[in-house]
Amino acid sequence: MSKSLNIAVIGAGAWGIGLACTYSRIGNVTLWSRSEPGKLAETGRLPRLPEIKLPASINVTTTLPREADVAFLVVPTQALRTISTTLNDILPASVPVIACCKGLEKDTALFPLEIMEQTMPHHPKAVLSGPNFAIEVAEGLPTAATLAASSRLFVQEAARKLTTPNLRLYASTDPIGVQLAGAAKNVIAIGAGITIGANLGENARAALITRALAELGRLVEAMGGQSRTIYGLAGVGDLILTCTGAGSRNYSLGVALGKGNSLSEILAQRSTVAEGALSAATICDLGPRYGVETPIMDAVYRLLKGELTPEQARDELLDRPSRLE
Ligand SMILES: NC(=O)C1=CN([C@@H]2O[C@H](COP(=O)(O)OP(=O)(O)OC[C@H]3O[C@@H](n4cnc5c(N)ncnc54)[C@H](O)[C@@H]3O)[C@@H](O)[C@H]2O)C=CC1
Ligand SMILES: O=C(CO)COP(=O)(O)O
Repeated sequence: MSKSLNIAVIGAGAWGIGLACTYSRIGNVTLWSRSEPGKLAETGRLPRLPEIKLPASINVTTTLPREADVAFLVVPTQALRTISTTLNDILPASVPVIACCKGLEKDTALFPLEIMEQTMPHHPKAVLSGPNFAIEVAEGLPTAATLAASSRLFVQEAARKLTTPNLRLYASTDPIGVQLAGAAKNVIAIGAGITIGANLGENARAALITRALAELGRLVEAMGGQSRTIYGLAGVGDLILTCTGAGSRNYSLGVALGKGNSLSEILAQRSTVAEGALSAATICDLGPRYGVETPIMDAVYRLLKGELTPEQARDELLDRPSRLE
């Protein structure tokens, strides 16, 4: 691919920085930051990923771009509607837009692509999801992810063009499965963290991950997605990473909850997003709506609300009726 590809990355959080770094290897990157980029000129670093010295070729700006060959939207899910509405007014409709957040909008229960169907109706669009810690992508370590859109032709071409030397993209035509997996794995990772924080053991964590995967597969099918998506990068891949990786904010939030801290105490000490804490209520509404039992995600949500202790959740889950695996 020629280096003349102009790539806009909207959002200078950890994941925006990670994507900007990898895309600077195949294109000219403009990275939009909502606030003035701090001491960037002196240090070459941005506050959300201070370990990373930004390649000098990346243009960091607080002005939203008016043109690009592709734009990655990398803000938290709850901020996507506002920013994509603004972008729709200034970015030509021919520019493909890629949603990079993982979660559901709280008020509407919509996935990122569904939000953008409303706010950027005429742009070609896809969603990016997978086992992708921002810092590793920024460091150039090998990574793979799924790019999903309903149009096979579009997504295959986009995955080919947007693969970088360290970020290999696989195309999928199941945006529902990919987005549900991306949203749910954050909640499940909180549950995995709780089992470790509360000293329930590694057996318990492995059982939780595996049974949550089954829960997720049933929900994906009920929602019109493909259960095999759950066994791909956006599903089991991201679950493995976030349920075991200490670098996960959702997992570490779970560990702190398991140790007995309340959600409000934990959130008061953090400035970055843990999407699972924001999406849990909305995800747990999906089960009853689609007629699928989601006992593990429900237990995590009740723990987040302070309605259950880890021990009570353990007892409830172990006490469920016996069934075929
Ligand atoms: N950090 C990671 O390793 C990965 C994160 N993600 C997903 O990417 C999304 C963003 O995560 P991070 O970049 O890690 O979060 P972050 O907390 O590091 O940064 C979020 C960025 O969005 C900006 N922002 C927040 N509210 C905004 C608003 N109302 N309008 C405009 N900008 C706003 C913030 O200023 C900040 O720059 C999340 O959905 C997360 O699940 C996905 C893959 C990897
Ligand atoms: O989505 C991620 C890795 O794929 C990042 O996980 P956390 O948001 O839990 O840090």
